[in-house]
Amino acid sequence: MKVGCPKEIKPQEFRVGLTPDAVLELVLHGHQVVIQTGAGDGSGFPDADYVAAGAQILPDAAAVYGEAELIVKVKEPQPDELALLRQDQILFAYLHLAPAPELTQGLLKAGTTSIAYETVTDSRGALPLLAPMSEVAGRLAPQVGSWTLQKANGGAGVLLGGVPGVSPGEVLIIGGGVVGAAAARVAVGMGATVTVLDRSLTRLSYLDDLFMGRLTTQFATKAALAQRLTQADLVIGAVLVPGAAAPKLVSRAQLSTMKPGSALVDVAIDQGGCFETSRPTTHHDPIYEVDGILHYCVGNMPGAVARTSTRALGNATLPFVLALADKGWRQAVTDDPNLRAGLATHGGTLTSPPVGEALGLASVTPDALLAGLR
Ligand SMILES: NC(=O)C1=CN([C@@H]2O[C@H](COP(=O)(O)OP(=O)(O)OC[C@H]3O[C@@H](n4cnc5c(N)ncnc54)[C@H](O)[C@@H]3O)[C@@H](O)[C@H]2O)C=CC1
Ligand SMILES: CC(=O)C(=O)O
Repeated sequence: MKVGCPKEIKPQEFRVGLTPDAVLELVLHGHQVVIQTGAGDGSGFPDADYVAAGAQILPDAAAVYGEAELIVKVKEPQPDELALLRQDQILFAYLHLAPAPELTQGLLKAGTTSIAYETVTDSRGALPLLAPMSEVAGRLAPQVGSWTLQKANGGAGVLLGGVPGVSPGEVLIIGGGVVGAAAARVAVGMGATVTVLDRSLTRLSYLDDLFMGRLTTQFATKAALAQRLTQADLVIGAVLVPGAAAPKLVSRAQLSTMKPGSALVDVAIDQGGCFETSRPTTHHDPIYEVDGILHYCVGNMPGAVARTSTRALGNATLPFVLALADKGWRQAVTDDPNLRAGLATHGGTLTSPPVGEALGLASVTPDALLAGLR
């Protein structure tokens, strides 16, 4: 199969979908790989590394999309990229369709077979292609939150770690999954006072054991959240209902109950955000203020640390990329229910019921689609 990897064009996105190591694996499996010139530069992989691994370098995105049967990239297609996708092509990337009606319609119109990294599962029901980037974004969240809290950035001027004689800042993490646990690890390391809210008692129990008393866990009722919000200096939004739009957990009215100059970091912004007042921002212009509360809502946080993120993502995606290239999409998703869980669109049909529900669109399950193709 001919596998293509374009340069990412989302603002300040420096990751790349294939590493030179992944190219070599594909070539050893008998595939051809085409890479857009400069695609790996932001992650520290010059064209020469791809050539050494056996790839062919093409001059622009049109050439890569024109030649490739399987497109492997990082972020959801931007409008210019949607225009290049074809019905006979497979797209493997983050898609986050539930909050994105135009992108969803664009993929349906293109007829492309698209597979969303963020809903591919593993045998435990976890999300192995989301997890590495959640580890990164979780670790970044207290870092960007503490920067946001600095006075010069509009924040209250609170140092999360405190100093001898002055209390540390309070960090509230809503959602104790992969992002939440990684954020807790860094926030605890900074010396902050950390509370994690989650609706899963199993997860809270795990975090309680892991942190051995160095943070507080609390079941995520509306009352608990309302009370914790009044104390927090930094709130990290890290909830996920896989495939679906993020639930709005903090209303605009609740901002007035918070301390002025506090910060919200909405990591769940890629699924639409879990604060009513969240709207997507970019690394170039990451924060804005509503009712005296700072908001940081960057949807591609791991892109800021691309050298780490590209390798971490590539480690996780490679087995699935090889399966798609070796077998074709239909056999690969038939053989592997975990990859099948990522199937989002095919031939103009939406194959993600949570996205259908979020956007009010007709959908079928991937199983029903495959049964219909038999
Ligand atoms: N902005 C960015 O650059 C990035 C964003 N993300 C996003 O971060 C979000 C979290 O991802 P993960 O931690 O990997 O998910 P996860 O599935 O590991 O954890 C989500 C947690 O939220 C909890 N939860 C669900 N509904 C809740 C509610 N109403 N109240 C309290 N807790 C609730 C679940 O029990 C679970 O423990 C996702 O939207 C993901 O796409 C991930 C990576 C990068
Ligand atoms: C998860 C995701 O969308 C990202 O890492 O950009």
